[in-house]
Amino acid sequence: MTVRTKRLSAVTAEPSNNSCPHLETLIVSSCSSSKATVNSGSLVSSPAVRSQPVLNVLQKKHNSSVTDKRHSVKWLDAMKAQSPPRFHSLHGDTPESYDIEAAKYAAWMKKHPSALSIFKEVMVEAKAKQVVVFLDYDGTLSPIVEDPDQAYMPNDMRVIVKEVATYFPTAIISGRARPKVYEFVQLAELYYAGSHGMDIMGPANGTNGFKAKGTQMKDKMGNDVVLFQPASEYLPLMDEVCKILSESSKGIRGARVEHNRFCVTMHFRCVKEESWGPLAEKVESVLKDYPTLCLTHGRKVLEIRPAIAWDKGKAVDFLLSSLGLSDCRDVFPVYIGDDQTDEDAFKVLNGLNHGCSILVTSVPKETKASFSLRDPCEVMGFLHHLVIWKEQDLEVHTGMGMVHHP
Ligand SMILES: O=P(O)(O)OC[C@H]1O[C@H](O[C@H]2O[C@H](CO)[C@@H](O)[C@H](O)[C@H]2O)[C@H](O)[C@@H](O)[C@@H]1O
Repeated sequence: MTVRTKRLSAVTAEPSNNSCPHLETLIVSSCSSSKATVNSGSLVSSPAVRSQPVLNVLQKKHNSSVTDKRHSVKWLDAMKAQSPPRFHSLHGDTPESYDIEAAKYAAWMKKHPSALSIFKEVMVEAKAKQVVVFLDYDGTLSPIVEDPDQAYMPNDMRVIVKEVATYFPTAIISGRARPKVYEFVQLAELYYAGSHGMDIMGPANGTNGFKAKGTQMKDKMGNDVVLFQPASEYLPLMDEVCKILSESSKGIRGARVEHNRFCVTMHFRCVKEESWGPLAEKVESVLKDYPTLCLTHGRKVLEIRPAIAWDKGKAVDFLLSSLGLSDCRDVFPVYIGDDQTDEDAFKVLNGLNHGCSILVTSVPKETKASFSLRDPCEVMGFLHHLVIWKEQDLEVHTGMGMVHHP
């Protein structure tokens, strides 16, 4: 089994699935600033990005209701596409329908084999390379639940992630606000990229010997850390949008707004499907007054975020570079995620010579990931295998060293 090696441009901005249809010009001009930031590869805010007049640009109004309607329909489609029916309910609950869905999943698995069942083949490429582990949070380390505040990570997952971090530089890359992810994970030895990579913090001196470049500071607990926030100027704007969105969605039962610091998330998991369209329209109508922001989508969420060319893929690139690990011949990044926003990271991994991109899903999905895992339970299994693999590797090397080089 060979790990996918397809070359893609990791740094130059390719249009993402999560595009902002009415903001192309702004995105293109933001791209060059972000590109410079990525190349600098250090955990300090880029003056190029900071100097963008993001808050003062023309607040563009849209007069065309036809365009607005088309956008809302587009987002309604996205909402439906991101919410595949449960496995058993696709064609009813009969044994035949179950067989049909099982066959579809089996066919999909041929293209995206289980990273757990072919672990050894996957890791052949990692031999003698520095493995770096990137983990999404919701749906990857914690099961999806209705209440976002209750998305706890099981303790045995925490134990295994901690072990992983003792052997490999490890980062959590989440759409959540960074402090919130930290509250759930509670491991100081990891790097955390919150708000889809727009808020990166990590230990100044990694436990496994890696040091992220950048300006050091102290976190709330007094630890030495490094920080990178490419969209820091957007904070007041995000606060404003969060308030407006909370107000405008009050009439839609089940809708819930979460302030994720550099993004604002509109949850519709508890909204009846007939209200998804009106909700998408409300989000769109708030967004149209903020031309420096854009809309993306995830698992039963719509998200408003700064329209800068920065995403989870850029965060991966940035962290690798900042840790001095961007020479892809010696590095084997592993990225595990379950959501649409993780596709940007899969794309970056596919652009490297070696790497392992894994989508967590129990239903067939269009993805750029090479491999799959069914659920957080399997993620835990995979991480466990990774630890054992490293321990065996260390053991073999010590043993062989003694035999062949006395
Ligand atoms: O990048 P992630 O760490 O996967 O964060 C993406 C979003 O995750 C959370 O929402 C998702 O999980 C919730 C709890 O299980 C679930 O209720 C929701 O439907 C999922 O989309 C988080 O609450 C969002 O803010 C993140 O953007």
